[in-house]
Amino acid sequence: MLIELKNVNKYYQNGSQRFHVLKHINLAIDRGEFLSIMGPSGAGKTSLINLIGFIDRQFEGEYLFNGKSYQQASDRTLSRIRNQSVGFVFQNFKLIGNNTILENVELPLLYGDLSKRAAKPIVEKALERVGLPNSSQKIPNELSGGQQQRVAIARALVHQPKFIIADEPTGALDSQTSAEIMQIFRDLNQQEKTTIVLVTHDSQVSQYGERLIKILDGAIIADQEVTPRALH
Ligand SMILES: Nc1ncnc2c1ncn2[C@@H]1O[C@H](COP(=O)(O)OP(=O)(O)OP(=O)(O)O)[C@@H](O)[C@H]1O
Repeated sequence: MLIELKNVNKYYQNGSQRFHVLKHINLAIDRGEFLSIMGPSGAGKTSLINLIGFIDRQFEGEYLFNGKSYQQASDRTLSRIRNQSVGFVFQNFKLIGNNTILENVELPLLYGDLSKRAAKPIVEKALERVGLPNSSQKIPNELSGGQQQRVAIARALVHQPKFIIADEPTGALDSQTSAEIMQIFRDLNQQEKTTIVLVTHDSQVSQYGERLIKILDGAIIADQEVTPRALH
C-alpha cells in the first residue's frame, strides 16, 4: 500500500475551543489509483490532503507511507520526503510570475540537485507531455488559464513523484478547459500508472477517477468505485 491512514483524528485548537476536523479516518490508497475526494466546503478536504502531502503532521493516529511513519521525523526529513514524493497541483496554479515556464517547471529538478543543463530536456519532455511544446521561454501571464494549469501539471510531474495531489485543479477553469485538464490526469493515470489524489467540488470532475470518497463533517461517509457508465 502506498498510503495508509489508520484511525486518524485531527483537531484545531482556537483559544479554548477545540475543533474536531478529521474524525476516525481510515483510508488506504494503492499505487496507480486515481482517487477523488468530494465534500462540501469546510468538510475537511484540505486538512486531509495536507496530512497526506506531508504538509501537516499534527494529528492523532497513524499515517504510513510505503509502510513507514514520518510523524516523528525532523522538519528537514519531512520536507525532503515531500519534495521527492509528492507533486502538487492547485486551483490557482501557483506559478512564479516573473519566471519563464522553463524556470517554473525545472524547480523540482533543481531541488533534486540536477543541473539546469540536465534539467532542460526533461522539462521540454514534460511540457510536451501536457500538450505545451515550444512555450518554455514564455512567462505565465502570456498563457491562458488552461495552459497555466498544464504548466503546473508538468511541474508536478517532472521529478517523477510517487503521487500527485490535485486540489481543485479545475476550480478556476471553464467546463471545456476543465475537461481537457481532467483528460490529462486520466491519461497520466491510465498510461503511466501515476497515482492521483484529487479534491473537487464538481461531481462531473470526480468521474474521471476510478474511486470516489465523500467526506462530510470530517468523516468519510462513502467510498465507492466510479463506474465507466457514470461518465456521461
Ligand atoms: N488552522 C485552522 N484553525 C482552525 N480551524 C481551521 C483551520 N483550518 C481549517 N479550519 C476549519 O476546519 C474546517 C475544515 O477546513 P478544510 O479547509 O479542511 O475544509 P475543506 O473541505 O477543504 O473546505 P473548502 O472546500 O472550503 O476548501 C473548516 O470549518 C475550517 O474553518
